[in-house]
Amino acid sequence: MTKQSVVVPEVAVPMPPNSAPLLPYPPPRAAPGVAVRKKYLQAQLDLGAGLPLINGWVESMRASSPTHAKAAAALAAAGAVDDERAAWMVRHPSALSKFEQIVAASKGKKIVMFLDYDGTLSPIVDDPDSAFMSDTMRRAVRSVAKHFPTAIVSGRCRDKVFEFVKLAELYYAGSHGMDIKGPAKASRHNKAKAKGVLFQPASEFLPMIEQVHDSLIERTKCIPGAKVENNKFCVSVHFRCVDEKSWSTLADIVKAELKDYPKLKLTQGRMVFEIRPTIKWDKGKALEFLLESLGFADCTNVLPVYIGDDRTDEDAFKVLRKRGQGIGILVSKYPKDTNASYSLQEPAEVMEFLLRLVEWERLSRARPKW
Ligand SMILES: O=P(O)(O)OC[C@H]1O[C@H](O[C@H]2O[C@H](CO)[C@@H](O)[C@H](O)[C@H]2O)[C@H](O)[C@@H](O)[C@@H]1O
Repeated sequence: MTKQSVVVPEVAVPMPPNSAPLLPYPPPRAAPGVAVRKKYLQAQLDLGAGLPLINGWVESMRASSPTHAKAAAALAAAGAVDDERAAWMVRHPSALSKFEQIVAASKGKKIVMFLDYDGTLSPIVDDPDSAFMSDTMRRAVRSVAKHFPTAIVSGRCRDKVFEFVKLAELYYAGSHGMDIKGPAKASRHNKAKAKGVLFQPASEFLPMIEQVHDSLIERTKCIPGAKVENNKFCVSVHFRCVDEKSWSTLADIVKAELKDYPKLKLTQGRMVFEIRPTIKWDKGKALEFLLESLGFADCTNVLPVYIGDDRTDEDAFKVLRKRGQGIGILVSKYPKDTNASYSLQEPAEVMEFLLRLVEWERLSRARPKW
């Protein structure tokens, strides 16, 4: 495979050793700084920072005592965050400002679009059951799917994400890619082979996941605000609405539950613990599987574009880097180590990017080919 189709911004992006967020550690402490520290902690957890932070940072926040000097340090750290962000934007420029560069890379290639759901197509909200997508976003995704094969790749249960998106012409990969299904409705991209696709590499884990889900519902009842979500091949335990004093207790409950299940592993997303089978399957593998199903297995004339906001999306960004092919776009307002090349700040920018892509494709079709 040629490496020519890899798309990176003009400035080389170093491969990060891991996906730890970049906000300063430890967070600033103290009086006026308490709000700042709280914001950092929230941002870190929202970015899906690792489990040790839950135990370490919560304790350090509690231990902080207000002093004048510490408040000054907090404000200085806030300035450092701005510098950090500017430097990060150079390495991961906005996909909107580099739009021409991105579409130039697609010359002679078929764009295949991969979209994460929460935090990418819908804004993050407190109640996971109310993470609705706007009608305007739905129209944008529908238009994109008219021009390019399009897949939704989500940590959610496939049926649930379909209920939100409601577009039958798309591919859906639910449960972090462990539940893949082709479009229910024909479109000009659906080859018969791809349309019939259904792949569930973790089916043997279904009973185990059910058990863990039921047990965690019981065990977390004592923690107000905790929410356990059954995502079919994985379980999410949300702590967004849990008082921070109880975060460690909740983490301990989840870890204790997993002691009985060595074939399950624990990862962390945006204010959520994710329990998943230990199989080597993730959003990156799902992306490769879908490209293959679409007939682009070893092709150089394809340009996968993946847009996502969460740590689990990093698996897909990594695959694009490894293939030397495609465009990874991270949705984030904060600097964060990522394998994506470009960034967008929030779902509203994702929509703008999708609409621009549709318009560009429409115009390039209309353009005479001499
Ligand atoms: O892969 P995704 O589509 O991004 O799904 C990842 C998780 O998204 C949902 O949780 C997140 O969004 C919620 C609604 O905005 C928010 O309340 C929560 O704090 C976020 O973590 C979903 O509920 C999870 O099951 C998914 O695993």
